Amino acid sequence: MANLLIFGAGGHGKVVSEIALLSNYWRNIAFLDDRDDLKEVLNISIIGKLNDYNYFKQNFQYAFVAIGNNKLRLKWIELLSKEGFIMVTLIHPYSSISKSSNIGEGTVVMAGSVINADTRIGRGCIINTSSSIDHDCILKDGVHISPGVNLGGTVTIDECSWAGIGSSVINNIIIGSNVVLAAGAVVIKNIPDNVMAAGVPAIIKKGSE
Ligand SMILES: CC(=O)SCCNC(=O)CCNC(=O)[C@H](O)C(C)(C)COP(=O)(O)OP(=O)(O)OC[C@H]1O[C@@H](n2cnc3c(N)ncnc32)[C@H](O)[C@@H]1OP(=O)(O)O
Repeated sequence: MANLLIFGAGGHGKVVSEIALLSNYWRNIAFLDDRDDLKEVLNISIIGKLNDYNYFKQNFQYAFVAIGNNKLRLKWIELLSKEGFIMVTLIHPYSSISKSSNIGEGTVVMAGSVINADTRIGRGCIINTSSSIDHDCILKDGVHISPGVNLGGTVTIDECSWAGIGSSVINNIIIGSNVVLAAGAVVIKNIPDNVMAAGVPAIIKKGSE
């Protein structure tokens, strides 16, 4: 048994901690968070600020970054890996994950999610509640798939993009990096980097092609 340090005790951190607890693997779980007004969340202690990680290295070999902002999450994962923490992958037991798929370190897969054959998911991704990622998809590092998102087969999503709640992407689509898909968007054409797309069918609302 080992100890797990979770970086970030907000709403996302809460859900992450409950997934970690379900595995019965961890002897001790604690949070680091920058809020001053909180001492514990769901009976799990907040033992310091994010930048205090050095004090806890000896007791906590394993870490998970539960920060919602995609770029910030990846930055912390990179830093903590360099500092010698082992970044864990957390999988909810009520998710369905193909044996032929691959999931990167520092990624969480939440309850009710389905990941199908030959899909590749990078580091530090969030596969949120009840989302489905079909066969042969590629999700690069730092992607967030919000609750209720459905991706068809062979969809590629580049680094740090965020698919908003309930959005859908038809098969064989390529979505660039740092893209925001608004809640409920239905994507039927490729989307370039650095834009926000919304609507049914989705059109670019911010940024340009
Ligand atoms: C467990 C969890 O909670 S995980 C988190 C789940 N949360 C989400 O998924 C939230 C998703 N967020 C959204 O959809 C938001 O509307 C955002 C992020 C897209 C808003 O982005 P912003 O850049 O702030 O866009 P802004 O609000 O300025 O709107 C820009 C335009 O897009 C439109 N727009 C924004 N969101 C949507 C939407 N979901 N559907 C259709 N149009 C939309 C606006 O009406 C506006 O249109 P207009 O220019 O024609 O007036």
